[in-house]
Amino acid sequence: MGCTLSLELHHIDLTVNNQRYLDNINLTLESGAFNVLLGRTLAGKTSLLRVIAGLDKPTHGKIVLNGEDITTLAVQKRQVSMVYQQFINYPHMTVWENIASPLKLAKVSPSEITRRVSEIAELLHIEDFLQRLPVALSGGQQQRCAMARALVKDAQIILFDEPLVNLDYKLRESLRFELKALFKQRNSIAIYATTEAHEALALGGTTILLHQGKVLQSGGALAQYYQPANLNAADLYHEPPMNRVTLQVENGKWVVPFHHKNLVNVIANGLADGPYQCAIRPDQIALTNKDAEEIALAAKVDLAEISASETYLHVSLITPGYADIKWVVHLQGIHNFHYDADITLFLNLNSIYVFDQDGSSVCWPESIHLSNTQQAS
Ligand SMILES: Nc1ncnc2c1ncn2[C@@H]1O[C@H](COP(=O)(O)OP(=O)(O)OP(=O)(O)O)[C@@H](O)[C@H]1O
Repeated sequence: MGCTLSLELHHIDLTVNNQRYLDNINLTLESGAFNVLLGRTLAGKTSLLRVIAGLDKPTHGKIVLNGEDITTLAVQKRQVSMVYQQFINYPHMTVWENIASPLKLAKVSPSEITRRVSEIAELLHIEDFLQRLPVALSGGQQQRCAMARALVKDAQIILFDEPLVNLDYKLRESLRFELKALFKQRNSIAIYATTEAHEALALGGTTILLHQGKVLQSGGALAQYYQPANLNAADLYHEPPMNRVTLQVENGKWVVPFHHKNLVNVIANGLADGPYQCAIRPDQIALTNKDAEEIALAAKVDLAEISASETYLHVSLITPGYADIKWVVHLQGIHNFHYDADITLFLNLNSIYVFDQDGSSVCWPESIHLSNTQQAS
């Protein structure tokens, strides 16, 4: 493998009709691992990929590839390939011709084309279908063909725009695994856009969290999951979102309705007086008391939503002062509850995340210890 490639984005803005779609994006990405762009729909993922590809010009900012400013370089002159969520292949060409087409355009010699098409087809397990038309392939094979065409060029930057979204679960898993392995051996900068946190967690590498055209956080996915920089970053990793409650610190102590606990030594230690947004993951709430340190909250059931072997319990808190706050509890296994049933929620104070009123993280649960390699950035 050659030397590491680097792509730098400096202060990238994209504004169309006075609407800002990308807002001061600053990033440095390198070859050798997957870079994942994680954001909800309309976060600006495709817009950012298009700017990197040269399909759209940024309104402001600079793009530097291996030290060279490519901001105004035409798309045809960029060393970039893109894979879209729709399986885009030329329907009248065989799989072989589809994969070979970018090499023919680049005037690569016929013997080299044969070698490279065979090599990439083998890597993506489509070597037995090379003489078929795309229509005679399954969805997974069609997407492999589109990927092979993007990879065969050996471009320095390869952009994936939610490439597995139209495939079934099993296929997505195996293709994701293959892509990850493939990029360990290639000297290209891969950027993979997705709305799904579990893809970021599975792909590893650097994850860039995008929200309303802004980068919220960039670093390891696991670190972001445990140590989100803010509430929006935390929400990207949680579906349903974290449960929230606003609590007040007065004279260094939490003012809470949880009658039997003084929380000061657990999470209010050192916090300035004022209101905080506290959040707890839906899977960190139990219906049975496991530990004497847990606090109990009275609630009523609004809905028990059963999904495969899990239950999402939608509840309303009925603790005085916090009545009508809606939470979701994620339980393993199938649990049946009647509407309006009285239940008690148990939560461990060590599982609570604290954010300020603007949503920036103030402190993460004390129970979280990350290794040095997974520190959040
Ligand atoms: N050149 C442009 N002209 C008009 N609107 C644009 C342009 N570029 C981006 N947008 C707008 O930017 C917003 C962000 O869209 P974008 O497709 O980048 O989001 P996304 O994160 O990729 O979403 P999805 O996951 O749904 O694909 C959209 O409202 C889109 O219409």
